[in-house]
Amino acid sequence: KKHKFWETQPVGQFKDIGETNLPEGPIEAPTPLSEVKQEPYNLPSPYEWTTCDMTSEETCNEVYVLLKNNYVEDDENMFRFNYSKEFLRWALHPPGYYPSWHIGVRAKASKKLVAFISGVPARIRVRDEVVKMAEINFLCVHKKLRSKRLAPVLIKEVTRRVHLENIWQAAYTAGVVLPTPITTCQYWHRSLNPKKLIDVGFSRLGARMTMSRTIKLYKLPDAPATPGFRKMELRDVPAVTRLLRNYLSQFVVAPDFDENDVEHWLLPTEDVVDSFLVESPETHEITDFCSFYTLPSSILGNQNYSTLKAAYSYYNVASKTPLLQLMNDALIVAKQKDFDVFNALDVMQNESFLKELKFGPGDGQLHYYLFNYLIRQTLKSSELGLVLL
Ligand SMILES: CCCCCCCCCCCCCC(=O)CSCCNC(=O)CCNC(=O)[C@H](O)C(C)(C)COP(=O)(O)OP(=O)(O)OC[C@H]1O[C@@H](n2cnc3c(N)ncnc32)[C@H](O)[C@@H]1OP(=O)(O)O
Ligand SMILES: CCOC(=O)c1cnc2ccc(OC)cc2c1SCCC#N
Repeated sequence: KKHKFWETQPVGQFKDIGETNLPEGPIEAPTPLSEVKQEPYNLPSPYEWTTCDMTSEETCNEVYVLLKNNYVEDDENMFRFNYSKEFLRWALHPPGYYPSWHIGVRAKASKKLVAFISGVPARIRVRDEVVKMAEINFLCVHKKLRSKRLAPVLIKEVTRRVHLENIWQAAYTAGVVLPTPITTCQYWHRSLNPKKLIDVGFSRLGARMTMSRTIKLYKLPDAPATPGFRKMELRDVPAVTRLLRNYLSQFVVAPDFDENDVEHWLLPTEDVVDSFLVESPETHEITDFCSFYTLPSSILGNQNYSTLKAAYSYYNVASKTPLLQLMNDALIVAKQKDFDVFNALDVMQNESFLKELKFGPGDGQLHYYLFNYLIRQTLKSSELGLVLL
């Protein structure tokens, strides 16, 4: 078997691709809580489970350092994600979160944190079914402990703890192909600081292009163009929730956000998430919304730079303003905030602005997965209305 672990799990299996008469929905029925394994899975003897209290500065820092040194790198090992501590606290503490789903592994002798996996609860709509799910993220095994089959143990343990809360489905993404993606997305990148991206070796000077000509090509105005474009505030939560729920209803898979979710995920949080809206100067109606999150990366092996400041497109709704203009305003404020690059996936309606706003396609793909929920046919990325951090 190619996937010795994943072929044992309730996920779509490669051998079933094309089987269109399989029923869509849960693969396995819930088990009675009394039948869920009460004790944690066994770890190799030098290691022990720990629950990471992210409200503790010390523990949050341990998770931050583990991820900073051992989390995802691009294929050319040019970058490694460097999620900040405030970002991790934001990502792991949505409404209704379970502390027990923030799972670490320590070496018994040194007490060093050597692995981590997390889950947060989310209501995800699949077509017209709203399903309570766990969003799984930040799976990380220290570089020195790779290829020891620790990941399957971490995955089984988070599954067990999610089951104990009577939740039977999950959503997750990965850069690697596993059984079986519900869709595969493409990353796109819009240079905001082309000189830095060329200096680090990510971008190259175009043929017959000078550096000054390249800087000019990516230049943006100093201020947003849309009248009424402003930062989102707490008082905007009800209107933004209405706008976003209506917009997301068109996608096959999307979060079922309520006002509490919108307040957590979309209210501006410095150095974590920025969100803006358009309030009509005449009617004061809120007609459009855009947002992006802050995810820096360590630049590996470069003398002159250590950190890439990257903005990632989050949720955007254009109901009156053209999406192209709204996203150009997002680029303008991201440049004002000194981001080096603005990244976006080709999900939702993003394809409609990517090329025109000078995004270039990345060479990385992002695969989306559901656990214990079968989707009859692979979705187009434009049918996906879910952005995972
Ligand atoms: C109802 C609730 C359900 C909740 C749970 C839902 C499911 C949640 C699933 C998790 C979602 C996470 C989402 C997320 O966090 C976002 S994706 C980011 C994952 N993290 C990284 O890439 C960080 C750097 N890499 C590492 O730390 C290690 O390489 C990891 C830990 C990735 C694998 O450690 P390792 O030392 O390199 O490998 P072994 O321990 O020897 O294990 C090998 C087995 O692990 C399978 N593998 C490899 N990468 C994977 C990945 N990214 N997802 C799932 N499975 C992955 C692999 O296919 C093989 O299984 P197979 O033999 O069957 O092929
Ligand atoms: C300049 C464009 O590339 C990135 O922003 C970037 C930054 N850090 C990463 C760390 C790990 C990594 O592993 C896949 C990729 C990157 C990428 S490209 C894919 C993310 C996007 N957009």
